[in-house]
Amino acid sequence: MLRVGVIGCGGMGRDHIRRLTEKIQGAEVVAVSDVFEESARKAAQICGAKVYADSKELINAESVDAVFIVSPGFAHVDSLLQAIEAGKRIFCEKPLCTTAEDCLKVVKAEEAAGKHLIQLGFMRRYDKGYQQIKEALATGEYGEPLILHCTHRNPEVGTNYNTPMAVHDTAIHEIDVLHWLVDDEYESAQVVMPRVTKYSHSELKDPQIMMLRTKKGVCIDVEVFVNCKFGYDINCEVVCEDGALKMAQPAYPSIRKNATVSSAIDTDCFVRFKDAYDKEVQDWVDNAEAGVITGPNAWDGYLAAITADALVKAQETGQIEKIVTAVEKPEFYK
Ligand SMILES: NC(=O)C1=CN([C@@H]2O[C@H](COP(=O)(O)OP(=O)(O)OC[C@H]3O[C@@H](n4cnc5c(N)ncnc54)[C@H](O)[C@@H]3O)[C@@H](O)[C@H]2O)C=CC1
Ligand SMILES: O=C1[C@@H](O)[C@H](O)[C@@H](O)[C@H](O)[C@H]1O
Repeated sequence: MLRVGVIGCGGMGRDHIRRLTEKIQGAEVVAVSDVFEESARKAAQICGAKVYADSKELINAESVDAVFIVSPGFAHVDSLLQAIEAGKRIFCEKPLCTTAEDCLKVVKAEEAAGKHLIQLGFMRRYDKGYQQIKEALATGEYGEPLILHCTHRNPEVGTNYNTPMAVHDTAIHEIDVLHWLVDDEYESAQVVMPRVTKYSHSELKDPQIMMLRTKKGVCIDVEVFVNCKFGYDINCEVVCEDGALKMAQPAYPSIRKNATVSSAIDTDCFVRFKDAYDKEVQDWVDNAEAGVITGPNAWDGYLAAITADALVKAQETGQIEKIVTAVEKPEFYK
C-alpha cells in the first residue's frame, strides 16, 4: 500500500483525497497539510489522515512514502525540492512551478537525485477523447496534421483571476496536451484579443485567442473564454491532409422537448475530466513499485512553462514570440 501525504486541501486537494480514498487501488492518504490548519482538519475527515501543520514535516515523515502536491502553483517549488531531497515519489498538480527558472531548478534537482520521482497533473493525456485522436493520427490514414482548432471555455472565474492566468492556469492544459497529441514541439506564440465580455473585469481580458506554431508548421488556435457562462466546454479538432478529426464529447442523451433537440454540457473540470484524473492517479500508484514515471514529467512541466511565458509576453506585445529552451533536453528525460 502506497502511503500518501497530501499538501494543499482546497478544492482540487479534497477531490484528489476523495479519489485516493474511495477509488484508487493500492494507495491510502495517511497525512494531510495546509497553511490553514482548519482546511487540513476538514480534509482529514474524508480519509482519517494525520494533520501536519508543517508541510516539510509531512514530506519527511517516515509514515509517508509519496507526496501529493495540490497547493497553489506558486507554492509548488519549495515542496518539490524538499520531496526530491527526501527521495519521495511525487504527484504534482499543474503547473510544475510558476516560472521557467523554478521549473529548471526542479528538473536539475530530479536529475541530480538520479531517480524519476515526479508525475505532473496534466490529466488530459489520460482523457479518452484525446487518446482516440492520438491513436487515429498514429494509423497514418489521415495524413499529417495541419491545423488544430480548440476551445477552453469555463463558465466563470473568481475576481482574482487575471489576464496572464488565462495562460498559466487555463491554457497550460492545451499547451501540454496539443504538442503531445501531434508529436511535435512549439516554435512560436501569438495572442489576439477580441472585445472583452461584459462579464469580465478590468484585470482580465476575456476571451482571448492564443495561437501556437509547431516546428513542423502545424498552426494551432485555442479560444480561451473563462466567463462563457454556458458550461465547461472543451473542444479540439485536428485538420489533417486526408481528413479532419473532432474530439468526442462525454456521452449524454440527446433530448427532444418543446420542439428542440438538446444535450448536456458539463459545468466544471471535476466532472468533465473525472475519468482522466482517476486514470492519471491510478497510473502513478501502479508504477510506484517499479519506480518509474510513465505520465507527464518535470521536463514536460518546464516545456509548458517556457511556452506559457511566450504566450504571456505575446499578450503584452501583440507580436509573434519565439519559444526557446534555455537548455537541451537532458538524457535523463529521453
Ligand atoms: N488539473 C486540473 O484540472 C486542476 C488543477 N488544479 C491545480 O491544483 C492546485 C490547487 O488548486 P485549487 O485546489 O483549485 O486551489 P485552492 O485555492 O482551492 O486550494 C489551495 C489550497 O492550498 C492551500 N495552500 C496555500 N499555500 C500553501 C502552502 N504553501 N502549503 C500548503 N498548502 C497551501 C490553501 O490554503 C488552499 O487550501 C493548483 O496547482 C491548481 O492549478 C486546480 C483545479 C483543476
Ligand atoms: O486546471 C484547471 C483550473 O485550475 C483552471 O482554472 C481551469 O481554467 C481549467 O479548466 C481547469 O482544468
